[in-house]
Amino acid sequence: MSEEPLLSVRNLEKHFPVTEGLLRRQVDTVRAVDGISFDVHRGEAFGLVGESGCGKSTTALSILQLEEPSGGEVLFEGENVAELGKRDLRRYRRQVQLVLQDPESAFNDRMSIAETVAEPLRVHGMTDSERRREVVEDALGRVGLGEEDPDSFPHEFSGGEKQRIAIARALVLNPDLIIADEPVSALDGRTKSDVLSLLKELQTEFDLSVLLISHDIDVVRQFCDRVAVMYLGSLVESGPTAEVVENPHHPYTQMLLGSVPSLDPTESHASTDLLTDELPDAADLPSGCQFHPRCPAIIPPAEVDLPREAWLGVVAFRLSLTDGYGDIDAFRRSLSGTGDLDARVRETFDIPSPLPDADIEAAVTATVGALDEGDLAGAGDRLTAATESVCERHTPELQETETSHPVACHRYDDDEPGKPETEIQANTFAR
Ligand SMILES: Nc1ncnc2c1ncn2[C@@H]1O[C@H](COP(=O)(O)OP(=O)(O)OP(=O)(O)O)[C@@H](O)[C@H]1O
Repeated sequence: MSEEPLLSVRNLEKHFPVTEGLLRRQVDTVRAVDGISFDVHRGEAFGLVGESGCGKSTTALSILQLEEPSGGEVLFEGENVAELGKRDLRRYRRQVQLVLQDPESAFNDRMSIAETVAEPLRVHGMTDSERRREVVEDALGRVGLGEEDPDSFPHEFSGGEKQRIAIARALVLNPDLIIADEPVSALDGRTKSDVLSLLKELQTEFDLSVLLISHDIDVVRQFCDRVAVMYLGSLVESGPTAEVVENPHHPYTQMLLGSVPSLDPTESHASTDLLTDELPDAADLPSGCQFHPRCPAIIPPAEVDLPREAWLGVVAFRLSLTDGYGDIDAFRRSLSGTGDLDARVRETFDIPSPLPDADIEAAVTATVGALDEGDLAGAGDRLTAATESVCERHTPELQETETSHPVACHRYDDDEPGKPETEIQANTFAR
């Protein structure tokens, strides 16, 4: 691996305005990419993984300058791509090719596959049609379609074959970097692994770098040397893929791994014991660690003395008050069980009665009292005062620890005052 990265993404930001009304007044901002940094080296396969909506595609488009970044820099071979003149930008767009999940978006039904694959050559100035044909036939052969008639049309091909055609099209310009955005997520089982193996072969043969974007950590695990895990516009963990996958630190990474179905059908699927499955609104991101409203490892204040399950029950109760319901009736309707309000709250959120920590017990009782009086906001505030976590107050930085790859989680923050005395199990999810 060479010293200078081929691609260097530095504090990249892309924010979209949310507008309203005829005058398109800006009412909010979606921080789709919110200050991420990573390098891709020559010949390396680098993975960007995260749930749908976390900003992966916007990152790809911003790298290619197809979206104008709101902040930060993209350096390619050491050059800031935002400062490239027209001609250098064309060269850059030859060197970096995009392969998308849906290859058909790049195809025109009226163009044969030879024309489809040749198009970038034509656009980039190869005027000799015979030469173009040679390059196209060579590229189709390399992606395993050498036997096919180059004059047939894309609709005559299967999904996997179309993705091969898209890869051939990306290859003809002899790129240094391929950005593959969900290249196999529309494909099933066998075809998926065939296309991944093909990409791997081509990567090795041409010493290509690949930035592979996927929601599926298993795809990244198979393909990438290094990985960065993205959540709501930020990176939460990064490192060599084997290390991150074997020893995931961030509860979000653990969740992604937990959601990979086991290859052994006799093993039960891992549970992902999240506080909630809901992804927050991208225009209204949580404070502190953005994963905290879902995180089963959320850190209690040092003075809270509760067993883990009871602590999580209290947190889930509070978050449901502050984030979940517009009015008290909606909150009441959401509760399960029978009996008075206190009993229903405790049953719904699995909060023992009484809690072993007298202060938290008093806070829960007072909160239920406020709810009984119809004061939803006051109830939320009361419980927040007693249970607010460091994870809500401070945004953790992505930083290397003495013993591990970089992770943005307060549980790995040595001088964090809110860090509990007892070590919380690093791997929260069963795998
Ligand atoms: N042009 C746009 N205007 C406003 N918001 C946008 C725009 N493009 C993306 N977003 C928002 O930015 C966030 C990140 O979207 P993005 O498509 O980058 O995520 P992703 O991780 O690639 O997900 P997916 O795989 O579903 O595309 C989402 O909340 C999305 O709604």
